[in-house]
Amino acid sequence: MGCCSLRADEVMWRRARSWGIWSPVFSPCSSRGSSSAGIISSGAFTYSPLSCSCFHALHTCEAPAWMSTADVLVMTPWFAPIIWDGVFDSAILDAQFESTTIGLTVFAIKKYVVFLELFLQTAEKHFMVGHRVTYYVFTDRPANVPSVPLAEGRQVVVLEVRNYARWQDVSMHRMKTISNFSQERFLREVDYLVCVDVDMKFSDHVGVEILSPFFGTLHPGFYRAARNDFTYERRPRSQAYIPRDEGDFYYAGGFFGGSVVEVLQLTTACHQAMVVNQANGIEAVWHDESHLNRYLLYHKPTKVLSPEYLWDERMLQRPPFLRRLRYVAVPKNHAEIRH
Ligand SMILES: CC(=O)N[C@H]1[C@@H](OP(=O)(O)OP(=O)(O)OC[C@H]2O[C@@H](n3ccc(=O)[nH]c3=O)[C@H](O)[C@@H]2O)O[C@H](CO)[C@H](O)[C@@H]1O
Ligand SMILES: [Mn+2]
Repeated sequence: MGCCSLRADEVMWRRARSWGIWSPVFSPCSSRGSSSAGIISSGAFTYSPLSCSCFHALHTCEAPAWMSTADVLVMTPWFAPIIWDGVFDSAILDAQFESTTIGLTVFAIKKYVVFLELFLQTAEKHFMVGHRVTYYVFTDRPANVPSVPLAEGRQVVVLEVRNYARWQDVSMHRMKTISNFSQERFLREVDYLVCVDVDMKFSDHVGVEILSPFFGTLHPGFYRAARNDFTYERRPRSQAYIPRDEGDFYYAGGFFGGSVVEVLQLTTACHQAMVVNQANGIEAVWHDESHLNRYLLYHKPTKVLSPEYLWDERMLQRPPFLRRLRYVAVPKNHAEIRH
């Protein structure tokens, strides 16, 4: 790798030793064509490890021992922070968000109620500890919602909703339900909404560092992938369509959020797009996740969560730079649980 002129499409991020935090630097080194070797590649933007020899004057070459092979992207090209372990100080943030109330929406329809107990128990251990939290549990089986001991300032609100025969419809209708309830009560009751899958458990700290007007999470299966390999909806007649030459990241359907107003706009737009698709007899390849990805492309998030916040230990090998696994998939038998 030789030194060359600075390229705006090759942004590198290094730990600035003197500040003890992650800072962005532009790399004067080119490593074109290595998008899949980089820690994160996002289409036009390629991020990859760089040669230290180019950086002796900046004192930023030395990667911490835990990042022996590579660095990670800590800011998007539109200057939204990407949240990894080490980029935030919980003590400062906890004080800033002291009077904040957070709503956590989760759907447990039909057999998925079995996930609720572990979900709630682990959320009590790791999710927004010390803050005011309302769990909004949407279910068609209210009698099956387990009673889990809650810390002070936290409550479970059970909201009865209808089910659908197909799991895809259950998943997609979450957008409509969150939109409706945002208008009806979330706007009045909480400051932020965090919207997640239920077939998961919290296994490490998930705190106010995730809060921002509008945030999405890098899908753990695609954070290293080239844009062309993202599983966006590729059919132009679908409302979730993303052309091949567009796209920043591939975001996961199972973890997004923001202020109630932003989540209301997102969920309303995604639901409307799904209604149009249905009228046209087309269903996006990854359902609500496809629509979420399109929305996030044209409404850039103000914060992006790293795959620390959404991981699947059975599907993926954990890379060394992933120091914490904060919210992880609970193994499930798809055929059994969805029918
Ligand atoms: C971790 C992650 O990014 N997951 C996304 C992924 O699917 P997954 O394979 O993780 O989908 P899934 O089976 O978890 O279904 C999504 C969610 O819908 C709810 N549910 C589903 C079926 C049911 O019978 N009862 C029920 O309550 C439940 O909250 C579940 O977590 O892609 C889906 C669309 O294809 C959604 O975008 C998911 O958010
Ligand atoms: Mn899931």
